[in-house]
Amino acid sequence: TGRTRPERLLQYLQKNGTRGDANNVVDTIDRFCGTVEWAMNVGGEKGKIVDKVVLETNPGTVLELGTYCGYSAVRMGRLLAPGSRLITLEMNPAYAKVAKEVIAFAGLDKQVEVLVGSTTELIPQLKKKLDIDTFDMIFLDHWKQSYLPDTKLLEECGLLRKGTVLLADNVICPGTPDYLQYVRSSPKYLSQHFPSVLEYTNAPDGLEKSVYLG
Ligand SMILES: O=C(NCc1cccc(CNc2ccc3[nH]ncc3c2)c1)c1cc(-c2ccc(F)cc2)cc(O)c1O
Ligand SMILES: [Mg+2]
Repeated sequence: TGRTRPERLLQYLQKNGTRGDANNVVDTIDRFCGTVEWAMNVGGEKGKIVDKVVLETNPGTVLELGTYCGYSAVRMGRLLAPGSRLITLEMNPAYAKVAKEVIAFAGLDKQVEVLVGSTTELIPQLKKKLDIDTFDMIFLDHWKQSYLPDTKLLEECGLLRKGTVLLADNVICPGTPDYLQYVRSSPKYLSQHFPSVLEYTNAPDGLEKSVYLG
């Protein structure tokens, strides 16, 4: 009876998943998307690269742009040290509602906070709203044409520090050409490409990791 794909994904999780087990939540969502219906989660292949970057960075504060159903928030949140925080921005209220339930199901509602609104509206408010000065890591996964303007907004709002890691999904498919050109040519970033595949398919995609040099 789930009218939307996110609702069907949540129902599948509630029926087939193990409450409080974040690893099981990741695997259960991947099984839904691999066997029932495709959804735009970062997925298992690119997800392994996200895991590696999170474990190497060991971030105390993470900002995610684009929550969708909360898959990547759970994937990253499950690897954070106690006391670390992940803030995720979602402008679609229906997505945010499902994501909050997925995150709570995984038992991560203390570490992960979903804010409903657009990046342009919320990013300038983050310092005031949260007692966070800068972020250790940013995960970009929202509208692809917003990656570049929002990266510049994050710079302007002083939310990046020397060493902040930006990790961007879908830089090949659907593609973020202007963002790639910027982070690869700007002296303010050190970029590295991780080739992979589009979630639940064998189409080429990739992640771009860019360290802010200040
Ligand atoms: O487009 C994508 N994701 C972004 C997105 C898309 C729709 C709605 C939202 C609503 N959320 C939202 C929006 C704007 C916002 N501003 N501030 C917060 C905020 C939040 C977000 C995407 C597409 C594909 C894909 C599709 C089809 C295909 F064939 C190949 C690949 C694969 C992905 O992994 C993707 O990530
Ligand atoms: Mg994506």
